[in-house]
Amino acid sequence: MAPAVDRPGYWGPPTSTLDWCEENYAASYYIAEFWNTVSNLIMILPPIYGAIQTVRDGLETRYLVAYLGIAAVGLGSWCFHMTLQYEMQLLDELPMIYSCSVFVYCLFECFKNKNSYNYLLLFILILFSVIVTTVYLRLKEPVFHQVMYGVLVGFLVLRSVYIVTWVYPWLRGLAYTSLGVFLIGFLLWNIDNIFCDTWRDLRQKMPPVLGAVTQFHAWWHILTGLGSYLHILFSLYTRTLYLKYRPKVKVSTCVMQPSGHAGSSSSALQDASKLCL
Ligand SMILES: CCCCCCCC/C=C\CCCCCCCC(=O)N[C@@H](CO)[C@H](O)/C=C/CCCCCCCCCCCCC
Ligand SMILES: [Zn+2]
Repeated sequence: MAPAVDRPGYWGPPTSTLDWCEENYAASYYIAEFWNTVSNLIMILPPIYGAIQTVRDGLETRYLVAYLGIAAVGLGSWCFHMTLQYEMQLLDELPMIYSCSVFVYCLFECFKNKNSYNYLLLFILILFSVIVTTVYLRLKEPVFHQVMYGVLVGFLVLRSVYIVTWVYPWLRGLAYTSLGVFLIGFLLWNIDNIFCDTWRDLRQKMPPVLGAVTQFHAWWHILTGLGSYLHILFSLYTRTLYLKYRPKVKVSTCVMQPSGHAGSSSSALQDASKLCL
């Protein structure tokens, strides 16, 4: 880090446990990290649109919660990067855990009947969120939060790979685009953290607009926002396909006709999904 480029600003010195590579209060006296703040719009506006569409199309409430979850992360992240205050950092990081838990619920419950609830999975995910929140509030260790979030993403990746390998291979493009965009974002997040000194030196020699392109934490926001949005589309698509085309097995008792009577086999053919006991 090169603290010389950080300026004092409206919200006072940072109280957060993390201070990203972007130079503080360089673009505005009121916004600590300008690019890291405005890049959150991608996590706020498209999910709000998605939420409106979900209500309009009468889709399940869990998807509405998923969209609103990303929008909540985006709003929290906006407040955090604007102020660099600890309480705002929690508004950014804790909803990441909660919304990702909602994603996990949606993707693991996509092959269940409409209006069914898996209370055990709900309990496990709520318990996980409560434990992560409690431990994180005590530890204040960002790596703990990152690992816990990574565990949830890992479950999403495994489940997505299962779905596109064994159930709906034609959704591979959407699932892998979502994963790829997310992973490129994660790569840039690491590049921003590891080579921060280099980027800061470079930016001082670059015209401001070009320098903005090297704000890789902002790119992480954009790519993870897009990846999450595509992931909800994938989850929603999987669910819709299942509800529309799931095999309907009708169990009924059939009166077996003695052989020679025409009609018994043709009626069975007319209703191929009927299962005779
Ligand atoms: C197939 C699935 C791919 C898409 C999964 C998308 C899951 C998205 C869930 C919730 C939305 C959260 C959006 C993230 C917003 C980030 C805001 C942010 O930058 N917050 C920071 C503070 O500004 C915070 O401190 C950052 C934490 C970053 C943690 C990065 C950990 C990433 C772990 C990725 C592990 C990949 C595992 C791959 C396994 C094969
Ligand atoms: Zn951020």
